[in-house]
Amino acid sequence: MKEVVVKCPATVANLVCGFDILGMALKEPYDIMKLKLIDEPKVVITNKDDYNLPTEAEKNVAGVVLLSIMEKLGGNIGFEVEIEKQIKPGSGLGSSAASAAGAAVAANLLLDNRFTKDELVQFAMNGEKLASGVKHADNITPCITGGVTLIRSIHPLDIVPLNSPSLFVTVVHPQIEVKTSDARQILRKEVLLKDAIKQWGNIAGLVAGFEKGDTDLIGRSLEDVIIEPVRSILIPGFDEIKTRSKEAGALGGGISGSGPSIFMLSTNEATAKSVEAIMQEVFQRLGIDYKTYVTSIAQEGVSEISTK
Ligand SMILES: Nc1ncnc2c1ncn2[C@@H]1O[C@H](COP(=O)(O)OP(=O)(O)OP(=O)(O)O)[C@@H](O)[C@H]1O
Ligand SMILES: N[C@@H](CCO)C(=O)O
Repeated sequence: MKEVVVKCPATVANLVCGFDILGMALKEPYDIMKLKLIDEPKVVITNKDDYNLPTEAEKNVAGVVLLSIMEKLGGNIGFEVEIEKQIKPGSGLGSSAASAAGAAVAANLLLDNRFTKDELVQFAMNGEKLASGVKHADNITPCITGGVTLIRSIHPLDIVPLNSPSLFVTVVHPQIEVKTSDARQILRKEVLLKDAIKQWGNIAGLVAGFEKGDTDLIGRSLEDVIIEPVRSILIPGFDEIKTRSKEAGALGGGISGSGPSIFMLSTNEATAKSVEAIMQEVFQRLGIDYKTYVTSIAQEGVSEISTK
């Protein structure tokens, strides 16, 4: 096999209370990537969309991931990469992770699956370091494995796949860019013990809720007393959307990744669509362009579309 095309899903990191440790994959939107193995030690990137992302390997997350794989392997191998993005960079929907994870998984397919899932996560985290300044795996891991995942630790890497009940996910992506690196810089570096107690109660509740399939417990645990109060000020309409979505029957939700996208979980499609209507109404009123998705949790991560 010399060429592979893969589909790379969007992801929701943090899942409200689990900053840097929880994430889930979505069925929509997704990027498409084509990778070709070449016998020269270089990475050639072509963009097939209008986002104008850098084509220098060292400045594109896919390139950085592939360079780290080449460094590990040595020898005369390289890659030609085509990236077709649906997931807008700076959306909070794991755009950078889709390229990083997609590059790692596609390269592994071209290299006869010589790396483990954990090794792919390690390679892909180099891409997140470029995009956000920090290695974190809460987008990368669900993007590679699908489903809902807990990253108990990245040093050493300890990934815990969680059960995911069939829930509907409504997402609104206001068309403003919030860079993860900026959204991390505004966070306070210290946390009050009383807030930490609330937060770890919620994280434990959320994990237990997923494992037991207890949707009420999931809803009660979707609360973030540390990150959301700081970041939500960057997102117009956030409080109104959250309050009205819950009144309409959503379990709860919050900022997707570092924002500006907002996600809400619902147990049925009718509620998920009512939530979408609320999101549309709010952003229309605010005069801000937006895109909405009514989707669900993807059980599959980066997946092969075709090989040659
Ligand atoms: N292949 C790529 N895909 C997406 N972004 C890239 C890529 N290569 C470089 N970048 C840069 O990474 C930044 C986008 O990453 P960032 O983490 O800020 O957004 P995101 O991945 O949509 O958000 P989040 O991680 O919160 O879901 C932009 O500055 C963009 O130029
Ligand atoms: N956990 C990361 C996800 C965004 O990439 C953050 O919230 O900064």
